[in-house]
Amino acid sequence: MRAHNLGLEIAGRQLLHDISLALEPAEIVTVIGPNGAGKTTLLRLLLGLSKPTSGTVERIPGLRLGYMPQRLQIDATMPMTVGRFLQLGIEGVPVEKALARVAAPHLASARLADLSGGEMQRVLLARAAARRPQLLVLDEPTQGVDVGGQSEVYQLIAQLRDELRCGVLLVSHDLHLVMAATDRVLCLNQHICCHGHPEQVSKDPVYLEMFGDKLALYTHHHNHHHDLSGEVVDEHCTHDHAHAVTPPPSSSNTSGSGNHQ
Ligand SMILES: Nc1ncnc2c1ncn2[C@@H]1O[C@H](COP(=O)(O)OP(=O)(O)OP(=O)(O)O)[C@@H](O)[C@H]1O
Repeated sequence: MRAHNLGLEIAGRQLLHDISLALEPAEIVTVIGPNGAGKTTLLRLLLGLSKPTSGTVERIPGLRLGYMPQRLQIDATMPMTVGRFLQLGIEGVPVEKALARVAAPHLASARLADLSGGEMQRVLLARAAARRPQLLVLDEPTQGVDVGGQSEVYQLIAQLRDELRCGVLLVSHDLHLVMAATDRVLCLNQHICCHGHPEQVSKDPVYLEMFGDKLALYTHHHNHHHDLSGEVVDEHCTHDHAHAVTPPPSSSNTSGSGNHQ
């Protein structure tokens, strides 16, 4: 999947602009960014659930997608079981196999409304993986999972990628947690601020500024900054957004200071 100069403006507000990226097969790419940065909005554009006001998304025709939304509202009175939920709208899903994949075989007959946060995330992941997608899109897959369980979820995602040989695009708030299980990181704040291998991004001044690593002393070479709502406020923002096309994982996609978008 590729995106070329995607932009989205709603009611006069530019939610996203100049997003160009390429997702390679069997690659895990993490989108990271503060609240309101446009992460979910970007996933929705890439999935074709909403239309950009500028730019284009290129998808392989017939691409099988698995999507795990950020949250699912469950009515506590709803009597549906996990097994039934996994089969909703997907013909012939082998429930046991789908749950074994996420190390939760015991949940088949549990009531959906009774699941803990961590169990629910596993079930949503099982459902997203059930169609054997070529691209798995996960919006904050560890939401509601305690810190101890979060790295387990990321390990599971890496195992799913290995089993299904699918690409994975996921949204996360915490780079340190996803570090071991991601090939590439895109740091988003309405546009792609920096990108690269997780170790590189974690040292990037833009990333450090965005995530408030107050202990890190650095010289800020960035040529723009964001206001409280995330808007770029420096009119002299001269960087070339066309370079936001992220190269394939094999090439050196360093995003050190001065190279961010
Ligand atoms: N349909 C819409 N109409 C108007 N504004 C919208 C719409 N969808 C999203 N927004 C706004 O766009 C901004 C980005 O929202 P989005 O949900 O993509 O952020 P996010 O990075 O996923 O945030 P979070 O980390 O809090 O989940 C928010 O300020 C949101 O209010």
